Amino acid sequence: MFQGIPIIGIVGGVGSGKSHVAHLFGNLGCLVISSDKQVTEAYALPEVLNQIRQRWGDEAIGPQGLINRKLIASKVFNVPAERQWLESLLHPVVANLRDAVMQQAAQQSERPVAFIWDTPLLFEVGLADRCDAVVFVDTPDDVRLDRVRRSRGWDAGELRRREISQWPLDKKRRLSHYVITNAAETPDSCPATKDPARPPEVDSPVASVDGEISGSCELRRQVRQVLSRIVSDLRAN
Ligand SMILES: CC(C)(COP(=O)(O)OP(=O)(O)OC[C@H]1O[C@@H](n2cnc3c(N)ncnc32)[C@H](O)[C@@H]1O)[C@@H](O)C(=O)NCCC(=O)NCCS
Ligand SMILES: Nc1ncnc2c1ncn2[C@@H]1O[C@H](COP(=O)(O)OP(=O)(O)OP(=O)(O)O)[C@@H](O)[C@H]1O
Repeated sequence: MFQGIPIIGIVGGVGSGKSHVAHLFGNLGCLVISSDKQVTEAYALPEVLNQIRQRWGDEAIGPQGLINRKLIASKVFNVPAERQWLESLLHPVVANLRDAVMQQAAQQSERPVAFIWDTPLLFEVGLADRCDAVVFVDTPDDVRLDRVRRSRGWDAGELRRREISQWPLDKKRRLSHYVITNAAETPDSCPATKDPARPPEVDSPVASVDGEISGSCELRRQVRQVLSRIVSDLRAN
């Protein structure tokens, strides 16, 4: 909890659809905090850019002061010591940004239903302990590869290099409290019923709702059900 607001962590494989699922939680009145986006914010800070330049030279920073993501990815996903150095530079900055966003949201008159931490390294960096619930987004390997091929132009090697820098998926799944299946290959095509700002009450308790796969309406149903369950469990305790 952060000032009485639940924290829900989203984990899963690279390209599993964590951000997509997080967005659906956002439609239900939650506030999504994306670590990948906050990393991008950190890269706008001169002190961060200076350190990057000192370590990897001018070619790591483009003419407009934007980092060269491809070059940095090739360094950090091939040499663990380079990755650890970058993480030790960025993660404290991201932690401050995250806390500032939560602090501000908690002071608003309309407080979020929950904070959604869309944080790929949630377990690896010890943030799962701060979550009231962790949700694993389960997506078959071939679907994930297909998605990152299409959306980011990655090949299987790029996906694999990132994955071996993370905890194994079966371990993350085992340590999570809920599983949401996001295997559909279709884009969001749910009929235009607006999600309510608050999650509906759910009568039957379901600890895991994986299994059924029938497009994005099914995905929304799972998200709504998981959120209702988390909120009602926290109220009961
Ligand atoms: C290396 C960088 C420049 C590559 O940028 P790129 O645009 O190619 O990827 P992007 O940032 O969108 O990340 C995509 C995915 O890669 C994986 N990934 C990113 N960083 C890491 C990491 N340090 N360890 C393992 N996987 C990672 C995650 O699954 C992430 O969702 C960038 O990922 C980065 O700065 N990473 C270090 C910061 C970090 O640890 N980020 C993870 C979230 S806190
Ligand atoms: N159910 C779905 N149907 C179709 N496309 C999807 C679905 N879920 C995710 N995608 C697409 O797959 C791509 C990867 O999804 P997303 O960025 O949410 O994954 P991620 O798990 O957050 O990735 P990363 O680990 O890199 O942060 C995106 O282009 C997204 O729009």
